[in-house]
Amino acid sequence: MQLTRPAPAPAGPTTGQAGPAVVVTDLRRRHGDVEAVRGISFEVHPGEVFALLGVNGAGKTSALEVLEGLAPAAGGTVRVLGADPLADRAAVRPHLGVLLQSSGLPSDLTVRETVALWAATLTAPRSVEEALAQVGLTDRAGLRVRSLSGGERRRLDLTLALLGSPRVIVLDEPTTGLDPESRRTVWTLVRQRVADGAAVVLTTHHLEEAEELADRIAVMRAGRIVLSGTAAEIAATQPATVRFTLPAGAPPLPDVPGATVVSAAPRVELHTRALQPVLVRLLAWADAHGLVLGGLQARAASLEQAFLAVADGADPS
Ligand SMILES: Nc1ncnc2c1ncn2[C@@H]1O[C@H](COP(=O)(O)OP(=O)(O)OP(=O)(O)O)[C@@H](O)[C@H]1O
Repeated sequence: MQLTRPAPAPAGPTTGQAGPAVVVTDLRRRHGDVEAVRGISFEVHPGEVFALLGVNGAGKTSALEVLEGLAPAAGGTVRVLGADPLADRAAVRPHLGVLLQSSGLPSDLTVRETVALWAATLTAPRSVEEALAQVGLTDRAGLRVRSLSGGERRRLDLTLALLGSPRVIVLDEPTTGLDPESRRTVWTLVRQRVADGAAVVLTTHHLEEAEELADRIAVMRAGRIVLSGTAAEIAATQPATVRFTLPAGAPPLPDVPGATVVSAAPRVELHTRALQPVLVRLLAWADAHGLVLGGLQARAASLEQAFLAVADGADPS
């Protein structure tokens, strides 16, 4: 059998859609003495959304800034479309849409002027009017940026990030401060870009946003990724919960293999990683004794439970 070496990575952004659009390998980032990112790795493919979750200070923005070409890595490598976003910034920039956590837009320009000015810097911008309509800012187009509400400003930021139809989109807390309707507008816009083949990396503190948008999720804690997978895979790291109330005079609960009793009769709570066999055993026992398990609930763990179990606390190492 003949072994072949993989082809060397191209120096500039690759044009094809094969392979990952973003490759982060053992990335480290420092702010002086603070080691904000301590060796994280992940890949994002075209047509995929990857969400970085973590409590305040976990290192999400510090990692994204390296992807955005705004800061050097202290170790490891980041490749966006096969190129280094800092060293090859001029080549990567036209294909990269960035939404920073807080933007610094000139407040004296109108919304339309701002979008038009930004469009003038792009190789193939979308139409200004169409872009404003998509985020519901058409009737605000003549207002100065400083007059916009926080949510309107965020939607303007997103318009600018998506204006050049970028192949890689980095969104740092895209919907913070948005009302539920505006949040859904943002989700729709992101999904459209993903359907067109864009790769998206985002951070969010809204777990339902990660569940709605992300194909894969990584939870960061103290600069490291401590959990990753689909929302369902991450949720499945925690046990399911079974709750019910036993009627007065019921016999003692039987031993249920695979279940831990967290709260005893009469208001019983069990935790289990084998929900179906535990339910079968419980219901058979209740049936045999002619018992009704009052208010019976069986619930798989949520992404939020898994997040809360791992996200907080000090450096896990
Ligand atoms: N310019 C800086 N100088 C010194 N320390 C910094 C700087 N920027 C960030 N840090 C520190 O690096 C760590 C990671 O911060 P970072 O902003 O990346 O976290 P985050 O996960 O994005 O948090 P948040 O959810 O609050 O945005 C924190 O301890 C923070 O205080």
